[in-house]
Amino acid sequence: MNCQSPIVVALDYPTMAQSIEMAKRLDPSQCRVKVGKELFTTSGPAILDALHKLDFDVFLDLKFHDIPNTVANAVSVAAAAGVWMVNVHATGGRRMMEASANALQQRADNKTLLIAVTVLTSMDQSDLLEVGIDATPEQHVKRLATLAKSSGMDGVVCSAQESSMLSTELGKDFVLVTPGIRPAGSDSGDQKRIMTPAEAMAAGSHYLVMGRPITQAIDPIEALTQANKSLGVSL
Ligand SMILES: O=C(O)c1cc(=O)[nH]c(=O)n1[C@@H]1O[C@H](COP(=O)(O)O)[C@@H](O)[C@H]1O
Repeated sequence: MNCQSPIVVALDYPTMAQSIEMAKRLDPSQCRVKVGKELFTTSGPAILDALHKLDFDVFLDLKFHDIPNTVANAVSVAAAAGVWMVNVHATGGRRMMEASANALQQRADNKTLLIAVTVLTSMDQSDLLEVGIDATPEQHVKRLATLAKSSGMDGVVCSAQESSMLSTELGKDFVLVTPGIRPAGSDSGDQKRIMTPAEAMAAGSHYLVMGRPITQAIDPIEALTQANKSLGVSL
């Protein structure tokens, strides 16, 4: 599908039926969709087939984090399922990321983007300190993103607050996927490092992950339309 928008709608629902009901209301030229831990745990891989049949590009967000062999095999199975994007945790380290990148390179005509999660957008400096990291989110994101790039990743998940810095440091082709997107005035929920859709694009983000501001809106389609309009996406 030739999608016009950088928005990826997080289908964070407890049942496959609810997610498909929402997907049928969305237009695959106006957004991509993300399948995360909640939806995948309830639906299994059938959800990927169902969303592909509706013509969506699918980001499989299971944030793999394990030994290199296990993650490389999991990433390979995800690519075989035809997903557009899959992610691993950068903190799994260089050997884990290299093994994953190699696994995808060995697939003929691989099209799946391999992305590493840096510092979760729900974390701030005090959260990092509690897990033993004495650095600002920006410093730690830079360190992990640099490692991810040199380990063969296509890009990273970070907050849009780090997009400008990463785009300068690692180049404009290194894909920046940014959750924690909140239109002005919307509830931040558990997200700490947030930006509006327009700010995130101006900062250099390539893709904007949006869940609750769309899925929990009184009118989800109108919420997506407004976000797309704020980005100048032709509707
Ligand atoms: O990898 C992700 O997609 C992700 C990484 C991250 O650092 N922060 C983050 O929020 N996400 C995901 O992005 C989505 C954000 O949802 P909302 O906060 O509802 O917009 C959720 O599905 C999260 O699992």
